[in-house]
Amino acid sequence: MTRDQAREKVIFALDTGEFAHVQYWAETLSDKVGMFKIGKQLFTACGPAAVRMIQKFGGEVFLDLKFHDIPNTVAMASVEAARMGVKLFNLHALGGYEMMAKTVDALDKEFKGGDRAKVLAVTILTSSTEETLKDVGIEHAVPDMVVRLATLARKAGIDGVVASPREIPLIREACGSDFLIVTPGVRPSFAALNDQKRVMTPAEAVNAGSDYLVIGRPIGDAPDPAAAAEMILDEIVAG
Ligand SMILES: O=c1ccn([C@@H]2O[C@H](COP(=O)(O)O)[C@@H](O)[C@H]2O)c(=O)[nH]1
Repeated sequence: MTRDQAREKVIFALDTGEFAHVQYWAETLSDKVGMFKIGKQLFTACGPAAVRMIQKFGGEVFLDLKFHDIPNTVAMASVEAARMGVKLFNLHALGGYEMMAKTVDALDKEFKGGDRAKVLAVTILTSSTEETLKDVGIEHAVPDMVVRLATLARKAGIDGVVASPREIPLIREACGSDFLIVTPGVRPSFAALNDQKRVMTPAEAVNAGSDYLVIGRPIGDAPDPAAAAEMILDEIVAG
């Protein structure tokens, strides 16, 4: 894999509450990552202005708000997300089939089959384990739940999933090669696990078939973030 191909796969999780940081990260990492992820912290603090700031620097955005509500609310919020011109956004597969299918239907009506944001379904969070699931009354193994939710999302017309890289082979087998798999829970050899539980290294995730790797703190908390991003690209290219 070339360095450019590796760069295209890396999504930086821009987890900050400060609008001033957005421009800093866009300038520092634009030539080192392929996309910027705006999640709950930054969107709650700064709203669509954060999306526009990344776009002003020519960056693509993954809007990670993980919608989970009644079908109509999620479908309407999804249309608003897609209108911002983001490349990816997501909802929770645990919201169910009707919520996902209604969202796809609303997007198709709004964009009339034209180019639009890809919608992803979050399966089981990469910070979760079997114990986390048991605590909320789910008695299934994590990989079984991930495949079950990915299959449901595919049936509803969703474009792909968010999952741990560990589950890629099972998702590919169930959902095929044209289904996007976006993987947080990626930890390069030099980084701490933090609250992530189901992890792989960047090279392992790419070799397993991840379309995009989401990486936040290993870059953002590093003493030299640009150098950390370069080390991650080295690891992928060598991998
Ligand atoms: O299952 C999931 C879904 C989303 N995330 C998000 O990805 C990043 C990961 O950041 P790190 O600092 O690399 O751990 C973060 O914004 C999460 O909200 C996830 O980790 N797992």
